[in-house]
Amino acid sequence: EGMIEVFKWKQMDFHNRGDGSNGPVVGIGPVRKPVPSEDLPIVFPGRYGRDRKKRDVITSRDVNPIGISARTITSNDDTPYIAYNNVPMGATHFQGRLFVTMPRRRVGIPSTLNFIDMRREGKQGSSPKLYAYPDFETNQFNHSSRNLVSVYRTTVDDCQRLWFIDTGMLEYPNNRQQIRRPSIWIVDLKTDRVIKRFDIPESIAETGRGLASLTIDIENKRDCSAAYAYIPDLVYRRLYVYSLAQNRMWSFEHNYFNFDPLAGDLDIGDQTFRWDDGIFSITLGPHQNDGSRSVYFHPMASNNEFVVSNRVLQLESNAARSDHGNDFRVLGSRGEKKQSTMHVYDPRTQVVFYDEIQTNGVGCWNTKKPFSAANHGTVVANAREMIYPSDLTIDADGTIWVMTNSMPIFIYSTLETDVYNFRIWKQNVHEAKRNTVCE
Ligand SMILES: O=C1C=C2C[C@@H](C(=O)O)NC2=CC1=O
Repeated sequence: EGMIEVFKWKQMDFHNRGDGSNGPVVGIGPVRKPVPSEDLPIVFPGRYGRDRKKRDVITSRDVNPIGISARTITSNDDTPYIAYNNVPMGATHFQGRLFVTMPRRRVGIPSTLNFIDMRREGKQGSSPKLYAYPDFETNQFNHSSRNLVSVYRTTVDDCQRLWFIDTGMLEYPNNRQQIRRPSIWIVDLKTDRVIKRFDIPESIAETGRGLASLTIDIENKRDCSAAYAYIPDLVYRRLYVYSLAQNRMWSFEHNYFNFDPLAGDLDIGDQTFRWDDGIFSITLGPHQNDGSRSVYFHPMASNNEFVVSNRVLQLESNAARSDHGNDFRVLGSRGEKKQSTMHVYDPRTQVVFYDEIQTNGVGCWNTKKPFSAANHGTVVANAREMIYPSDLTIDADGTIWVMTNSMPIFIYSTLETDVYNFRIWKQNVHEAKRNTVCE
């Protein structure tokens, strides 16, 4: 039971800060230059920027929260590395590389997609520096319209591909700039080559701000082209489906994607605030006899869990329905103060593991038992060291990885730079459920 602390940082640092301050980049040999596929559209910055007339979605977080010190928003945009501004968000492990994302919510972030080389810098309890992925240049949004702008979370599919969404947005406080179309990227982890990039049409998502995660559904590993990506949009409260085979995307709307107004009051890291984040995380159950899978989902500002069949999502014509009948179902409430960012179903234990942001820990539900508050267990709760679990992923070996990043303190107060603000935890799925109701 419990989780094992793997890394901890007071502030994040990079092998290449982009300012030459840390000398020549001691790389692990040149990561192969990604060859973008030919159908990459050229996107001209500014075309989707301020000149668009659409009313922006105004939420509680648009007003600069009281007390935010101006020091974190420097005027000179071209400072490549400002340690304080680097707040990590996502953690995904694959064969000795731990991918860590750094969404660009402030200036001074050298690279938004990174990894830790576990073989060379995996010493437990250390604070390893990050390598840019797939390389430093691809992370320089101001060098080319083909480069990465801002990535929140990543996921690895059954075909050893890394998927993620570039929001295309510089999310600076009170100065959000959509400088590129948001786009879905696929990188082949055997070659580190970008094998696909799909620009999300404006007809689907006006901006990329709410595209903080995605989940990949593959019918069977023998046909890696038959993949669907399910993408929750926490701002516009929609569920997008991208079919790789058809290279098309469609959008579902449903009341269950909305946040619960009675569950928006949060108290995390001594900060009390109100969020209105809608549908946030999607995870897939096992293939059932008819080949279909349950798609579990929840809004972040909510205690409830919902489910829909992947067959419903995979049929584009369903997206246009004004009424979805009983296709989307409510499973119930996990209990009070059980708001969750990311969750993942583990096929080995048939347990769903949740990041829980008010209990500062990880919860669980054994899907073989009825969905009820009583059947939701606690793997760990640690208000001192696990403030704001922002990501939870499970790798091919059945190891759970959790990132905790103190995000509410960064947003509503000021991080202390002499304490450990960011940590990555791990635990084997069987160990994690031991001595809990999820056993
Ligand atoms: O974990 C996340 C939390 C939030 C809050 C909201 C914001 O902009 O403050 N957007 C988020 C995205 C996340 O990934």
